[in-house]
Amino acid sequence: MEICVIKFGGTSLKEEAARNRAVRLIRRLIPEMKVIAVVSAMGRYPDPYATDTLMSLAKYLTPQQRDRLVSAGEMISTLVINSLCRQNGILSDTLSTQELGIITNDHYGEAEVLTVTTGKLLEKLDHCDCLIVPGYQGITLDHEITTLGRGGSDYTAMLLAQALGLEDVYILTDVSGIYEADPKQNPDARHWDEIDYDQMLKMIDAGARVMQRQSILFAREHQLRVWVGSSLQVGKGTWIQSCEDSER
Ligand SMILES: Nc1ncnc2c1ncn2[C@@H]1O[C@H](COP(=O)(O)OP(=O)(O)O)[C@@H](O)[C@H]1O
Ligand SMILES: N[C@@H](CC(=O)OP(=O)(O)O)C(=O)O
Repeated sequence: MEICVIKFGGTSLKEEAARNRAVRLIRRLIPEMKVIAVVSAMGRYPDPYATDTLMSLAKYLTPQQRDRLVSAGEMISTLVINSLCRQNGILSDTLSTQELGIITNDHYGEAEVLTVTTGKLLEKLDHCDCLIVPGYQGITLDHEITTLGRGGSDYTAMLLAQALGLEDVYILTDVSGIYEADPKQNPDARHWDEIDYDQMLKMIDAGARVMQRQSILFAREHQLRVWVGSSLQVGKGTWIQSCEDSER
């Protein structure tokens, strides 16, 4: 059966209504495919389990301890969404950070990925329809939790999609894709139906924090097509892909 990787950003999981919408979306996909849902920490500061909230709770930690603390936001999200899926009759399961298969070096806060293995993921996916996994994190060869840089759940989604041999990955956020400027600040900003990886990188360098830079570099290297759209309002989105794909 077809597998798809969908990432839900923190903004898409902030309120209960948003989390319910995410679960309804998963339920609609399930007859057609197995879903791997990569989740970010719920909401933004000062929401209780958001990444910046967790960071603000304890400032005198070693980098290793800080990664252990902030990675918990994604783990809480994973379990909350799993519970909501089960409540809605979806056969779902979760992966822990250790089961995720993302092995990194020990550059805490901005770890570099060494390898991705999908053995445990595929084993669990075999027994469920939707696997909920924590974004933004991996483990070192010594089993210490690391994080992949801010916005790193985008990267998690791409790493898993690539390791599974998929061509596309879906990033769900709170806006309907990529615009020439932040649509929340500029309501008249032009929407892109598609955009080249290099154009996206230029926008990120100019301050557009909609996608993590490292994830776009990875997508470009592996020619992964990235769809960005809203989980709050189904409809238009943006394909981030190579120029050749755009011309097809
Ligand atoms: N050029 C742009 N196009 C679309 N969104 C943008 C752009 N620049 C900034 N943004 C902002 O990026 C936000 C989504 O990114 P982010 O806050 O990281 O969401 P998520 O929690 O889903 O990862 C949008 O709410 C939007 O305000
Ligand atoms: N929660 C992490 C990772 C992430 O990707 O978050 P989001 O998908 O909400 O941007 C962060 O805030 O950096």
